[in-house]
Amino acid sequence: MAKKKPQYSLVNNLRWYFRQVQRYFPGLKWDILGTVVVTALTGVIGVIVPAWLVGLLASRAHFSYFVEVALGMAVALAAAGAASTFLKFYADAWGSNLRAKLAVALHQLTYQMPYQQLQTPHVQEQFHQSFSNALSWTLAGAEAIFRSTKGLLADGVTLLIFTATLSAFTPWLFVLVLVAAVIGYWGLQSYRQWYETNKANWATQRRQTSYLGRTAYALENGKDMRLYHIGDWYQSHYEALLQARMHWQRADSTRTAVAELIGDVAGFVRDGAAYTMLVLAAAAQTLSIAQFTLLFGVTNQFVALTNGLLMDWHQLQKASLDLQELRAFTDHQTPAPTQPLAAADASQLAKRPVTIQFEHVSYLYPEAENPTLRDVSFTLAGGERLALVGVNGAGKSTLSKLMMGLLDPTSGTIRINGIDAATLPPQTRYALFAPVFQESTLIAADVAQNVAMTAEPDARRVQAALKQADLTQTVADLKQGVHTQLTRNLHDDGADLSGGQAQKLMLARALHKDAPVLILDEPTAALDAIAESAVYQMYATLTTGKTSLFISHRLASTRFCDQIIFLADGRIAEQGTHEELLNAHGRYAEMYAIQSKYYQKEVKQDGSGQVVLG
Ligand SMILES: Nc1ncnc2c1ncn2[C@@H]1O[C@H](COP(=O)(O)OP(=O)(O)OP(=O)(O)O)[C@@H](O)[C@H]1O
Repeated sequence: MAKKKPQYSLVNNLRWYFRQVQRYFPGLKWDILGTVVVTALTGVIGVIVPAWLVGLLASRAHFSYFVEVALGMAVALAAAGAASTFLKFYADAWGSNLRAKLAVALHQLTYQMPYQQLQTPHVQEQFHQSFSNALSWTLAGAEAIFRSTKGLLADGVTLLIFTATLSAFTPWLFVLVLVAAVIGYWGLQSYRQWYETNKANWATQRRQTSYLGRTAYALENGKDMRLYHIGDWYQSHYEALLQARMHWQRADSTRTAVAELIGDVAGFVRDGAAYTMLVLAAAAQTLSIAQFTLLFGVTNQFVALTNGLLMDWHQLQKASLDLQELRAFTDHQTPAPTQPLAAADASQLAKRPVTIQFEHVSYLYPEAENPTLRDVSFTLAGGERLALVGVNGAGKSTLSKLMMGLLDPTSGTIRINGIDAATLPPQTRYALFAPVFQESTLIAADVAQNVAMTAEPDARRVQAALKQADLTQTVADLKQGVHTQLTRNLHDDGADLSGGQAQKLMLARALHKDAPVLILDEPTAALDAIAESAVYQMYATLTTGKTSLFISHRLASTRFCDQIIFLADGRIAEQGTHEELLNAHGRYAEMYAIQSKYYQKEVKQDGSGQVVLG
């Protein structure tokens, strides 16, 4: 496969990373500087002082002076060691915390970017790869870049000091070490090229394994594990993935080993030649014993530092590769702030009840082949209750998301009180709607906070919303009433709600928001028949003074609405009141007849006492 050119160069990634350091932990750069100084000092002391001591011994210096130098070296090395440990702990902790901060920033970005953009499959894949390659563990890009930069600078500065010594005394040794380093670098570079073309597989496997691992051990799947043998399904997928992962791991290890082996062979030749030459020079007395000791130490350090430098450089380049997706994801444009509304538009928008118009609206999901909605036009007049019905997948939820501004029409216009909704700032638009979605999203907070979605709820308003959603008694029965924590994710004694209770709580949340447009997307799907009937009866009261959209599969419930739209294949197939649609004898009437047949069957008992349908 052709080598893909990285989008962000190493220098660009380093500049970006150190901007993040400056933003979150500016102290980290002093830590890096300290590490560089301490590493260089340790290296220099460790090489120069032994040579000095050997020189003192050879010149028969005074014993007490010899001891002073030796003690001084021991103390200096111990102090440098302690400083190095101290700096390392701080730096590593900061490096990890910075990675965590970047992960939080990544998640915040997902809230800020348009919902529609987040629905795009390639953006979702980029998000997963950003997390997997750059943020998921200590050696992922966003932490590896810091560790390798620190190592590279520390080894680099020390190496410069030794280069001066080595090239002055024995240039041939210097050249030898450099040639070996170039060969080692070539080996590692060939590994990196392979890694770059294959790393996407790695991230995909990691995401899939993590999904299977998480769900296979999720306690809430216990029922399906037992009754549908879902455990076998997990097991077989998990094992297949582990096999694939082992295959990749083996390929990765083999490539790494070959790359390192090339460097090792070059190193072996280098060491053999260097030490032989040094010993021969000492034997021929071209070098004094102190010079021999110094050069021996410098060569050792030089070799170790060159190897370290090479490895750090390799890790740095790899970290830079691992940052590509994160950089690309964070560079997604968050929408430019929209202009504040003109005074005339603001007062128009403030009118109640709110009127909504769809004008020839079509919608094609990003990367989908066919439009989900086609040329949809209707008016939801202020204070009106509109029911949206149709078979599964007809586009009902999509239409409601377009209305709220979560999705933008591919073509056509949505007007709110006559104003083109595309010109409204997102927060202004979201404030107009209080939705109850199909799925409940309880947060790990107390009941009142779940209703008000704020840290300090107004008790009176919370109670009013709970009462309207018929939850007063259920909440009163909880151990600490409205202060009972929900879910056990953060609180060990958190309460669990049933599906229906959770759905009622979502209704209370929407009512508490008190927005001018109420959107109920199958709000009764999880409710029992009595609760469902209560919601229908309450519906008239709940929506008084508001405009509302009601999505339901129970056609009996749509009778309470002023207008019904029957969606089929993304188009408005039928539109009118309940009676008008029944009289039209179309698909709505057909669906209604099928549903009502089951409700209206007469229940009788036969002679044997068995219950039979009439
Ligand atoms: N994020 C998405 N990307 C691509 N297609 C999508 C996406 N979300 C929904 N769709 C498709 O759009 C179509 C309409 O989905 P939608 O959820 O609006 O239907 P619905 O009428 O609300 O269905 P239901 O009655 O089952 O809730 C479906 O074919 C669905 O697969």
